[in-house]
Amino acid sequence: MSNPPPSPPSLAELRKEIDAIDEQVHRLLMARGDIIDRLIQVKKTQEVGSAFRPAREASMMRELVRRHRGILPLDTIESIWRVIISTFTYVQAPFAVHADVSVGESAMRDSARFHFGFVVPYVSHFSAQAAVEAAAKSKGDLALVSAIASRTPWWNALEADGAPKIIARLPFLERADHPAALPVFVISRVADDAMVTEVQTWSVRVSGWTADVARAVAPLAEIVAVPDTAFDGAALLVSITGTGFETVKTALIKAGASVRSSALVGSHATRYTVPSNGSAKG
Ligand SMILES: O=C(O)C(=O)C[C@]1(C(=O)O)C=C[C@@H](O)C=C1
Repeated sequence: MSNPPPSPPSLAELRKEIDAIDEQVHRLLMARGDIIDRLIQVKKTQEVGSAFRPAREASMMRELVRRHRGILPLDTIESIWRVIISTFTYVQAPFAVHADVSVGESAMRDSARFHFGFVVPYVSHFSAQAAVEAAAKSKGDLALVSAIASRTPWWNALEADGAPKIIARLPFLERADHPAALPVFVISRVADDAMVTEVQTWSVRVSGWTADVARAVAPLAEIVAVPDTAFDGAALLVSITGTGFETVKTALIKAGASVRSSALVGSHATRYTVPSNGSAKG
C-alpha cells in the first residue's frame, strides 16, 4: 500500500521559515557591524577623513551581479547593498552628500538616495560649483555632479594639490532600465590608496575647439565641453580609458586645436554594463 502524498506546508509553517531567515539576515548584518568596528582601527579612517573606498565598492557591486539568481530583481539587490555599504561607510566616519540639482532635482535625488540611502544626510545645491565647494570645505563629504552635461567648468576647482578629486562614476552597475540611471561623478577627498585609476579624468583648456575637433577625439575619450572665456576656446572634462592623455593631446593638436593647459582631476573604475539577459560584462 503506497503512502499518501505529503500535504503542502501550511502558511504558518512557511512564515516560520521566513522568520528564521529574517533573523539570520538581521544577525548577519549585526555581525557585519562588529567587523566594521574592528576595521575602523585598521583603516585609520578618522585620520584620512573619508571611509569611502570606491575601488572596493565597484568590485563588490560586480560580485553581486555575478552571484545573483532567482526571482528577486537585481534592482532590489543592488539598492539593498548600496544602503548596507553606504551606511557602514557612514558609521565609520559621518559624511554628507552634496548634490547639484541644476540638472534635474528628482533624478539627482533618486541617484543620491539609491546609492547612499536615507541615513547619510543629503544637501541640495543649485550649481555644480556650489556642491563641489561644499565637499572641498569638508573633511570627507561627497559631491554628486552630472557626468555628461555642464554649464560651467566646475572641474577647474579640482586642479589644485589637495583639492578634492573625481573618485567614482555612478551607477556602478549600468543598464538601460536602471532605477537611478543618471550618470553622476562622485567628488571627494579620499586616501590615495583608495583611488581606482582605470579611467582618468583630465581638466583641459583648449583654443580652436570646433565640431571637427570634437568629432576627431570622440573615439578616444568621453568629453564634457563648456565655452571658455577666450574666443573659440573651451574648458573640457576628458575621461580617458586605456590610452594615456598624450594620445588624446596629439589627436587634439592634429585636428587643429591648441592645448593651453591640462591637469589630472581624478579617476574611477571602468564603466560596467549589465546586459538585459542578466549576465554581466565589463
Ligand atoms: O572595505 C572597506 O574598506 C570598508 O570600509 C567596508 C565597506 C563595506 O561596508 O563593505 C564600507 C565602505 C567602503 O567604501 C567599502 C566597503
